[in-house]
Amino acid sequence: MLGSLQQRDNSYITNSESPAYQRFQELARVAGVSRAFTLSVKLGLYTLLQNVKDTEGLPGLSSQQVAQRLGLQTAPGFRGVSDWLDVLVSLDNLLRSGKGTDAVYSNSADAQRYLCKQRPEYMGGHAVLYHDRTFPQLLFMEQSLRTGVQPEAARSIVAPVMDTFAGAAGTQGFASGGDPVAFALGMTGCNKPAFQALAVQFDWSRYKTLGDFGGSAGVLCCCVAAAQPHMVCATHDLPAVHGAAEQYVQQQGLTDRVKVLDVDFFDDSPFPKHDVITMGMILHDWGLQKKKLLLRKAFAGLPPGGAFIAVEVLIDDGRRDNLWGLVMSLDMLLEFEGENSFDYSFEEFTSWALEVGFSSTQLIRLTGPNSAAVAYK
Ligand SMILES: C[S@@+](CC[C@H](N)C(=O)[O-])C[C@H]1O[C@@H](n2cnc3c(N)ncnc32)[C@H](O)[C@@H]1O
Repeated sequence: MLGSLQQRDNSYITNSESPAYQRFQELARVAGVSRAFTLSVKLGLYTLLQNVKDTEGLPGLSSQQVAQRLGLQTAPGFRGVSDWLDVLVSLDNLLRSGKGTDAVYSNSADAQRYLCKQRPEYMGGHAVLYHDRTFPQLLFMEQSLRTGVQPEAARSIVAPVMDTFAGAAGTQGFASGGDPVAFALGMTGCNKPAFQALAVQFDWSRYKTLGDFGGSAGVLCCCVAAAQPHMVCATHDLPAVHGAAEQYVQQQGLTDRVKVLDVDFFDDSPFPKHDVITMGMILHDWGLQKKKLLLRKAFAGLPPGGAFIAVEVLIDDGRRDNLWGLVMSLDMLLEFEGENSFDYSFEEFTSWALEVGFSSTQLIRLTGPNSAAVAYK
């Protein structure tokens, strides 16, 4: 489960060789590792290191230089910044040559590829979202589980997600935790590989038009349009993310086949008609009644034979294997305060889809823990 975090050399463990002992220790400590990583992305460490050279002209910077450039503590004898950088070395995010004050840090190939802003494969927005929104919310897990709602204190440090979606919090001084564009970037980093897989694994040959609802920056539509040249797509979201979507679609060179449309999917108007309607990480945002409402609206917006596709971190039907789906469900409970949001299994999806009138369903495994639940009309 946490294999990538396991020490390569366990010989220092003298009091127990038990795998369970080590696993419990890892589980207790993993938040610190995650925090060190997400902070490194948020502060732009990898972006800083991508082109710089130290005083000797070698690629990389000393810990003192990193501290100066990122506005961290530079007092002589302060070890914190070196410790933080060495955590990132142990995670293979950074390379280090030399030791102590002579150490020089540079990006690993993976960090250079995925964690530098402006790189086409940048996926760090997700880590920033986790740093700014999810971590603070997780502090209140106990209260949320006791009372069923997030305490008032949580709202003072993280903008309510509804404000983020509507764009209101962006003007209230919250950092990226309340900025709809930052949120869209975070979602882009999170789900693009799953959308790319959907774009080739689903049989699009029978269809001509796609509408993605809650499409954020338009990533799903762009993935499908790029892989399926016959498809004409429209990404629908609230007006607050319109600009981010226009920009993304333009960057991908797909403005001729991906339209950006404003919609409130909970208002009284029916969904615009499409052969295929998709929702990426949307149904899990809401409680059961709203999930079913969205399924009903999607059903009404499809022709006979049309398909509705939910891309999610679906929980396995037995609710014991897909750890990330189960954790995501808790994240949603905290994030969508008051909505009773939850992630769900394919079995549950099928029962709701058949209830609203769909005739059959299909499960498509995508990348990592992500799947697509398909319902055919
Ligand atoms: C969890 S994000 C998913 C984004 C994207 N589908 C993805 O998977 O990367 C939820 C999206 O739903 C949008 N959204 C929330 N409420 C909405 C509403 N009432 N109408 C339309 N979009 C909405 C948000 O703006 C946000 O982009």
